[in-house]
Amino acid sequence: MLSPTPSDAVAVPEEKLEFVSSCKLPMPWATFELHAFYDQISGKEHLALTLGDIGNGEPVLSRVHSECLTGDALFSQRCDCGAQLEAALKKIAKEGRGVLFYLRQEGRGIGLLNKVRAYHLQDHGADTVEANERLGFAADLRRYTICLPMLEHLHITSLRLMTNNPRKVNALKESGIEIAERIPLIVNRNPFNIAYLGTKARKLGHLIPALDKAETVEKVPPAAHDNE
Ligand SMILES: Nc1nc2c(ncn2[C@@H]2O[C@H](COP(=O)(O)OP(=O)(O)OP(=O)(O)O)[C@@H](O)[C@H]2O)c(=O)[nH]1
Ligand SMILES: [Zn+2]
Repeated sequence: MLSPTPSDAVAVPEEKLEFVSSCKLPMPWATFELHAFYDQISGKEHLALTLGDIGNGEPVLSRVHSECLTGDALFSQRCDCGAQLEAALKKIAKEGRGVLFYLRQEGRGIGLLNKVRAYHLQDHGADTVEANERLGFAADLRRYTICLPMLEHLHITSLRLMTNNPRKVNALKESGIEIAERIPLIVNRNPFNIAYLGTKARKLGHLIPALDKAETVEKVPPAAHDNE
């Protein structure tokens, strides 16, 4: 298990992940290696997709992606998740080296059914943070320490992380992981998610440049109900 440096005051929760197996996964852009892990605490399965020589000590181009079934698998335009997943995999394939962690913490950790409940509230005017709070959840319940045993298994010590979320960067740093670089991942800005992205920038601190504030009052345009 990677541990924080002695100067870090933050307590890092102990994660219990068991490596299960790995296999080749041919994708449209490259053939990745898929590594499967079982999370003994949550009972979830987490995945790491790797390409190239990632264990040689050089910082690794990486994406820590939280599950979004609606965006990743069902093409939802409410968020930017599916486009970020594809863009990250393409970037890794282009470099020929990198890792994508696919963490099964759907809906920022509240689960798929509660995310649909939150979307229902958003259809009726709440923003993404208010909806979580009305359901009795914090805005973001994710744990990035899940990555620690996977990083150790893969012999990765330093990341070039593709994200717009400074909380993710800080949480990983506080876990003792070196973040050599943050690489912005700005994709799929569309009429259905522009306000949602605005809320992420205003309330969750995401670094999403050049959002027009006037457009970013979160309301799903009526057509989104037909389209999703
Ligand atoms: N509760 C809730 N979860 C959402 C909503 N929209 C997306 N998600 C979940 O949010 C997670 C993705 O987090 P984001 O906040 O979009 O982005 P991030 O991973 O923090 O930051 P990036 O690295 O820049 O993508 C996934 O688990 C999605 O299922 C929403 O409106 N409500
Ligand atoms: Zn999403």
